[in-house]
Amino acid sequence: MNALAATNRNFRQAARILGLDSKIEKSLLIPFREIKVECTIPKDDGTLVSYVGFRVQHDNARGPMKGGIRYHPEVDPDEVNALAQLMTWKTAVADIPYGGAKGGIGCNPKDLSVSELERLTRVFTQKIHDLIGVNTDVPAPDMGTNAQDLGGSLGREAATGRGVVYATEALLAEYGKHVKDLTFAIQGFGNVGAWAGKLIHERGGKVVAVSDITGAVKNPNGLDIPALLSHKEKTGKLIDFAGADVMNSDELLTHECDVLIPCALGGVLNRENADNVKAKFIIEAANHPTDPDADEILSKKGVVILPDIYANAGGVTVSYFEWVQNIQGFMWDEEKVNRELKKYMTRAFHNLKGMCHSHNCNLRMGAFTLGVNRVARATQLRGWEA
Ligand SMILES: NC(=O)C1=CN([C@@H]2O[C@H](COP(=O)(O)OP(=O)(O)OC[C@H]3O[C@@H](n4cnc5c(N)ncnc54)[C@H](O)[C@@H]3O)[C@@H](O)[C@H]2O)C=CC1
Ligand SMILES: O=C(O)CCC(=O)C(=O)O
Repeated sequence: MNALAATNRNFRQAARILGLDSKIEKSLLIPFREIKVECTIPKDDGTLVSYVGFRVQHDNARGPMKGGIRYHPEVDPDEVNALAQLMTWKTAVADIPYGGAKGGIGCNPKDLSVSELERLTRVFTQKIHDLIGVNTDVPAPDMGTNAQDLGGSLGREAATGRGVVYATEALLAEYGKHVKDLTFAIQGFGNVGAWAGKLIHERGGKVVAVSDITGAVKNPNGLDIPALLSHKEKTGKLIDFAGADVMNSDELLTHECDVLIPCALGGVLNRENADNVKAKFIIEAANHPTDPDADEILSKKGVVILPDIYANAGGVTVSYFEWVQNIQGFMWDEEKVNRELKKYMTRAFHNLKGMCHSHNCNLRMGAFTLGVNRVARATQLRGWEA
């Protein structure tokens, strides 16, 4: 099942649990607007190359649409659509005054020079310029993009990983557990994975395995994450790190650990590997890492899954703080950003748990019902006039 079919399925299940009116259900499923543009740029050697860029604006009932722009060779319209819808529920779960959107360009940023990337970002922005803006649709970084492409507030770079750790702490507290006593495996060591790993390491948690596109490394006594980060900075790779053994990347997700944190692509947990997962907790730092087959298998095994639309909401929450600071012309220090982020993540966790209790459902449906209910209510209050 592709990401869109899976996301629609979760949405429909939440709509059923909430007893949502069928007309509202239908209107929430259809995206507000889908944009597809051709982006042609001259490469550094003068030859022309063309890419396809997408921006899907899913819903604006609760405020301007918000979501990242992804540069990845596998970007496809259905996936961007699913990710835009997930943003609508995510901003509602975080209770920030936004709707949802997502964008992507089907390219491999590693094959492009900094100036080629700049040209591509400028062409894409120019093509969608009239349809985005501070009160309509506010882009941000995602996979393959960073502050160089899209800018940010103090604390924004670390925000998703930091939010993942606050979310993990809130979940573990329910089970009387602490980061410092547990082992972690992290798939993806880019913005989100590296920050999550660093903050877990600072709290005394043992990160026993890490992977990225270049390979995977493990150490049962815990990897020295700051040293691994500087090794990666110097060599561009995880492997050949003195404090670790190399492992097969495919085994990362089924590696022995207490907590698994996928921080890379969607759909990585599926019927092929779900039964072999050893972790007791999965924190969905990536968007849509668990497909519906895996969801079912893992829940039968008693694995607790903290869903993406809550677990990785720290990034968009700090993007909201950034928007607020820009509007007010008043910059916060990083300590305030982090303190407010923790407040939002903790409050969202308790709201989500409240929905699980009210509707006797798991954490994913707790998050979906929380988000969908807030958006449906805003839709009803606003009415259907443009
Ligand atoms: N950057 C942000 O603020 C947010 C990101 N996310 C999600 O988190 C995930 C990661 O995003 P970023 O860290 O921003 O991207 P990034 O581009 O900074 O890092 C992605 C990482 O995944 C690795 N990777 C790619 N393919 C892989 C594979 N097949 N096996 C293992 N590792 C692989 C890359 O090598 C890289 O280390 C995505 O799903 C994104 O949508 C979610 C919320 C906000
Ligand atoms: O910071 C943002 O506006 C968007 C973050 C994002 O794309 C995501 O949460 O998946």
